Amino acid sequence: MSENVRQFVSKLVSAEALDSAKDFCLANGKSLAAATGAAVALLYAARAYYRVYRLPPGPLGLPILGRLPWLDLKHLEESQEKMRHQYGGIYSYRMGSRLMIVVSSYELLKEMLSEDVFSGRQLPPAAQRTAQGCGILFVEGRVWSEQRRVSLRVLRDFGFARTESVEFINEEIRILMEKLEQQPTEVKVIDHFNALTNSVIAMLVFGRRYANEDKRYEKFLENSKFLFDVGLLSALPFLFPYLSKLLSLLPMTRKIVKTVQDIQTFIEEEITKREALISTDADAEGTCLCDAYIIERRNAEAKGDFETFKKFQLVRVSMELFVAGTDTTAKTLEWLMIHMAAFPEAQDNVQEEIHRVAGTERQPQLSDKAQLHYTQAVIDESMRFASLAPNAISHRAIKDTYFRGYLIPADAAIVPFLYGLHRNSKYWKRPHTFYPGHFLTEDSRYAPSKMLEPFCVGKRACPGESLAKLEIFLTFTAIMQRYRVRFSRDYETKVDDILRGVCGLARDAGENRLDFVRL
Ligand code: HEM
Repeated sequence: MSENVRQFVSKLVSAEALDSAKDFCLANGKSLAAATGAAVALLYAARAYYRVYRLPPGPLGLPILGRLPWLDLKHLEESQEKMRHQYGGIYSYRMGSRLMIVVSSYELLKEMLSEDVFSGRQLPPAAQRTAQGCGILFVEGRVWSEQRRVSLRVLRDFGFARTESVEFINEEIRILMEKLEQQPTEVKVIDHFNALTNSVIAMLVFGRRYANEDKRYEKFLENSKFLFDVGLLSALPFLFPYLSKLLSLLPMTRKIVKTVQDIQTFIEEEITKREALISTDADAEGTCLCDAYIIERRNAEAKGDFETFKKFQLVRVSMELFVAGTDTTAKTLEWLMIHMAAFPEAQDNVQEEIHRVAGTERQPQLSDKAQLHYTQAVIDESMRFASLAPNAISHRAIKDTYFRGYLIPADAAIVPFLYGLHRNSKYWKRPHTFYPGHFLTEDSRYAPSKMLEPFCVGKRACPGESLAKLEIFLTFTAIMQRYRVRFSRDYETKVDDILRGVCGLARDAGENRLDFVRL
């Protein structure tokens, strides 16, 4: 104790009292330290308990593993449904060490996902290295809003409802029809749909169609698909963040990083070709995403901004449009075919309506849509029933926040549980049945439902929704006009498994083959 302090304290207490306090401390030093330690531990435990107590309700789990031993990872959506029945429209549980806040109530989803604080994203260190803070999918803040704005503009200008885009999609549909004509049985239809959706995104991003035999392009597509399908392994650093350094040494993690690099190299080469093509005039006009970025970059650089549209931003955004915009649309189309094969009465009605409105020769067009009430209801019902992105893409809480009285801790994963939204009996008359009536009025007119949200809601909602819907409508109606779809012989007995599917990042239909019978 310094002399000044001693003098000050001695004014408050007598010298004897001070000396006896000193003697007490010397005699009981160890006990005091122990008592202080216990008090700190108690406070810490009380704080931890208080935080757990303030979380949305949910089941307890094991240390480190959380609820993992109780989850059916092949059908995660079903495990989460059970918890939804028990705990309601917002609940929490630990998956590995990651706290998940699962939201499926329509009102809560709308409210929560419209807030910036719940619009972050988790990105493990290995992925951070490859993303370098660029793109849309895994970035936050100003970079995210800027890149999203430009992409949405490009998607609007070049992506949908433009006559050229519709013509391009129709040309791809014609190619698809030729393939079905040549081989109508035992069709692995997802391959055809992937080819179609990849071509559409290639046109949107690079402004060109690639030849069938282009080996570089084939490898690029294979790599993009690998990233979409890689599944649980890529989720490990997300579930066990403290192991991410160790996990980054695994051969599979290195393969993922290498695949991303290969994709980026391909895209960089394509951009360089595009740069050489586009005029340097100030009023130059582009025809694809690459052009739009190159023009934006030149304008920004003229104003001294060398960051916002740097080349790597374009590389990342292009890559993400391929990863997010191809398999998703293709798998939605595959589910539609599966549902038509599984529910032939619905298929009868769709075909009768298309033939009545567009006839049997002229391919159905967007202008027919308003009259195709039942067909639109079937497309919506198929998206509800499949719930392709059962957990959307999880968001990150940027900081500790209270939401409707619950604590949402920083870094918790916010899971928009769209499957739960789409199977809730509060919103749907027959949640577990394929029932197009969900989207029809009593006099059989199409009535969209705001509860159907396959593209999610809020600030991060899918920017590709309109393009996807355009591709789905044109492709589905063209096929239904010409072909009766049914399961190939070996798959007729496996319908339940096919419909149950497998749940990864997307909810995939089970292994299937289809026959297309010409009408
Ligand atoms: C049927 C097809 C599709 C479905 C079901 C779908 C679904 C979704 C969902 C659920 C999300 C997550 C939203 C969130 O985090 O809240 C998302 C994000 C995204 N989607 Fe789609 N999508 C589809 C097609 C497309 C297409 C065609 C494109 C591009 C042309 C695209 C580009 C993106 C991008 C870039 C994001 C990230 C948005 C962000 O983080 O701000 N998607 N999509």
